[in-house]
Amino acid sequence: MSTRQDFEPTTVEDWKKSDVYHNSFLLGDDPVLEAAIKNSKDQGLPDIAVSPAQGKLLNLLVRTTGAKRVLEVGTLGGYSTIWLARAVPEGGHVTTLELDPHHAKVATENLTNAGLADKVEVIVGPAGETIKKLEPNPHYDFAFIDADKPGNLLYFQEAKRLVRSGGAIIVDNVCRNGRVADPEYSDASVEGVRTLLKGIQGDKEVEATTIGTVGEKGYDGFLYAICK
Ligand SMILES: C[S@@+](CC[C@H](N)C(=O)[O-])C[C@H]1O[C@@H](n2cnc3c(N)ncnc32)[C@H](O)[C@@H]1O
Ligand SMILES: [Mg+2]
Repeated sequence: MSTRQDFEPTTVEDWKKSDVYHNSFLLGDDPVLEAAIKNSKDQGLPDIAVSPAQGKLLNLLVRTTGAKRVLEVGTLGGYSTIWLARAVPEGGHVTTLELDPHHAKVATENLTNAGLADKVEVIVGPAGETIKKLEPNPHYDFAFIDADKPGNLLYFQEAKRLVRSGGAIIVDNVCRNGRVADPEYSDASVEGVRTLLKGIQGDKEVEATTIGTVGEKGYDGFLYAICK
């Protein structure tokens, strides 16, 4: 056994091994989620879902906050949706918004296979429009924003309208390999995160922080906000 002290994981492969190691103790086999990943891949969806460890963190946060009604922006194949829907209690509900009808179809298949179709409504269309049609009564308790990044601030502002006081809003992919903090770098997704951060700065209706994450999906981060 190596006792080297100078090991510094530097590649996503190193961090993938780290995730696999931790997951081997804490997550276990999950044929339903594995089937969702396979079905999504087989039907041509991109590999951009949250990682298993991140999905479980979302699940634990929903349970910790006692959330019954959850909003998701950006469904893809429903991988994160399954983690969220598993966390809501009997009578709870997840509303998830997705632009692409093919993604929504695959997500519906995966949710049905997971036995969760009754708990989840997949709404197809541009979230900038569909989110505005959602009503805050009954309120949502928890929102997870993970769609197109230029829409981040709009989705966040709408989520604030829908989520109750004391509820939580999480935004995925807010570090983007550190590029968000690199003044030399710009693209539409990075600018979407910067606009979100500027929008939250000085917003007295929320308290928020960013937690950087590293794992099999690389270097990124979650923004976690509580609605006052
Ligand atoms: C990163 S993926 C979501 C991953 C999913 N939350 C998971 O972790 O399993 C982003 C999704 O947002 C969708 N999307 C992109 N632009 C959108 C928009 N304007 N409105 C709604 N969904 C959008 C994409 O089609 C894609 O399915
Ligand atoms: Mg994401």
